[in-house]
Amino acid sequence: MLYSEKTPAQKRADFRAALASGTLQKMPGAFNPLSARLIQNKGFDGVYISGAVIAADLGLPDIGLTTLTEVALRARQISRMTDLPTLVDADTGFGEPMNVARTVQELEDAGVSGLHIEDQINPKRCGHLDGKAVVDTDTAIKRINAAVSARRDPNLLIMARTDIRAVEGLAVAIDRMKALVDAGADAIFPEAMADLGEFEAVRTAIDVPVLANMTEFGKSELFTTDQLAGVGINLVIYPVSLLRLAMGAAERGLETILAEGSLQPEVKNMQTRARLYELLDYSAYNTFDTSIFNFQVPQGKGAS
Ligand SMILES: C[C@](O)(C(=O)O)[C@H](CC(=O)O)C(=O)O
Ligand SMILES: [Mg+2]
Repeated sequence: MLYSEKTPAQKRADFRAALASGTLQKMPGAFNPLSARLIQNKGFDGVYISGAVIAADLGLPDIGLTTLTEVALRARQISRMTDLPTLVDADTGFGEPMNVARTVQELEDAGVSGLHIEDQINPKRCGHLDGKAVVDTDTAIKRINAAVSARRDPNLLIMARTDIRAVEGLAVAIDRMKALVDAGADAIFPEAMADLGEFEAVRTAIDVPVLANMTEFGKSELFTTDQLAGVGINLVIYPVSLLRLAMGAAERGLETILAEGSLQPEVKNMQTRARLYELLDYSAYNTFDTSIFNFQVPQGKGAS
């Protein structure tokens, strides 16, 4: 109840061990702290905190408008509600290398287990859209150097993301990934890979853990966890998926009110009050005050 039972340091050590285990780590994106609890409850390995989701949640497109303060707040709110490791999207690090250093310390203080810094120019855009541009290798390296030397907990995972594949092709992308690993990156996020063979080529060329981004409506096909594990990928994220699912359901619900005059036909698709309370660990709050949890699962109509 209340917050995670594990300290950020424990979760970072867990994350390191999990990435070294050789088992594919499945990390869906939480669109809020409650959905992080659902991800944990369902038995996933970790929680991803997506920049695209934080922006969308604020009603903004993912074009570098969100601030470090907003991202750090959301990262803290989500990380403290789960015992699972969290990986947060730090975009380009919010500026020059010195800004990257401050970003790392803010996110470390927010309790995340890892973060990724990408090599797009500022302002960045979604990695699966056309027309993006990347910085030169020297600037990309400076960002990673700054990130690595800024962390105080050596277990905080610094992941380098490169968006260069969509701009200059796979061979150049692999060269850049090697340079980023040499600069101290603990893991690599190769953005917008065209097919499974490209993931495999990256896996073969790179010595650190590799992430696969299974975002829908993007440039990569949605490979199964078996396919990704089969080519040695260490970590898969479903960054915006839960938000898309929830918003799809919300849209259908709103349309049902307009069409039917009631949400009754949709109640069967809703998370029940009992299930919500279970996720909130509502009954455990009685440890403080035995009068707090007086909820009984309603019989019959069920929706009260
Ligand atoms: C992973 C990502 O950086 C994110 O912010 O979640 C996005 C996801 C998306 O826009 O689909 C990205 O791939 O750039
Ligand atoms: Mg992003």
